[in-house]
Amino acid sequence: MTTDHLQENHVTTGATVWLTGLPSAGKTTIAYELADRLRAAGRRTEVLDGDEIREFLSAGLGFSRADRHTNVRRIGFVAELLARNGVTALVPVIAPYADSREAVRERHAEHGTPYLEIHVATPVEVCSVRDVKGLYARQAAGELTGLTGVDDPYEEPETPDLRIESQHQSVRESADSVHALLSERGLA
Ligand SMILES: Nc1ncnc2c1ncn2[C@@H]1O[C@H](COP(=O)(O)OS(=O)(=O)O)[C@@H](OP(=O)(O)O)[C@H]1O
Ligand SMILES: Nc1ncnc2c1ncn2[C@@H]1O[C@H](COP(=O)(O)OP(=O)(O)O)[C@@H](O)[C@H]1O
Repeated sequence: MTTDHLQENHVTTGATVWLTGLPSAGKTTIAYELADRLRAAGRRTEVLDGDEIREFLSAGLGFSRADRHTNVRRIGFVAELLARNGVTALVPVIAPYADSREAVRERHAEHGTPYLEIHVATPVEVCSVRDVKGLYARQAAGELTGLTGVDDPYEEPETPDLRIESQHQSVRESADSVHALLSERGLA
C-alpha cells in the first residue's frame, strides 16, 4: 500500500509560526485571522495565546527576564510537539529576548520541524495609541513598570522570515502575507 494519496493536494506537514512584537502590535489579531483561514482550508490549527498560556501552563510566572525566558521555552516546547504532529501552531507571544527565540528555533531544527519567525514590527508610537489592554496608559500613569518596549527590553529580530508593518496594512493584508509565506514554503 502506498501513501501517495496522503500527499495529493493535501499538506500534512505542521509548522510553528511565531508572531513576535510589542503589546498591541497585532500578533493576536493576525494569528486568529490566519487560523480561521487555515481551518477553512482544512488545516489543523491551534493558536497558543499568551494570555491563556499564562493562566494554565505558565501560571505563577511574571515578567522578569528569567520568567519570560521560561514562558517562551515552554510555549516553544508545546508548539514543536503540535507542529511535529501535523498541526500549524500559531504563537502570538512577545518573546522579547533573542536568546529565548533562538532556543525555540534550535529545538525545532533538532527535530526537523518547520519554524517561521514573523516580526510584527508595529512601532511603539502606534502600539501605545492602540493600547488594546490599557497597559501603555497604566505604565504612563506609574501603575505598571517593566512594560516591553517602554521600560523593558524588546530585542528586535535581525533576520525574521517576514516583517509586517501593520500600521500600513489592514488585518486582512497582514494575514495574507503570512499565509503567502506558508504557501511558498509548502506549509499551507
Ligand atoms: N510588563 C508587561 N510587559 C509586557 N506584556 C505584559 C506586561 N504585563 C502584562 N502583559 C501582558 O502579557 C502579555 C505578554 O505576555 P506573553 O506571555 O505574551 O509574552 S512574554 O512572556 O513576554 O514573551 C501581553 O500580551 P499582548 O498585549 O497580547 O502582547 C500583555 O497583555
Ligand atoms: N494590519 C493589522 N494587523 C493586526 N492588527 C491590526 C492591524 N491594523 C490594525 N490592527 C489593530 O491593532 C490591534 C492589535 O491588537 P492585538 O492583536 O491584541 O495585539 P497584540 O496581540 O500584539 O498585543 C487590534 O485592535 C487590531 O484590530
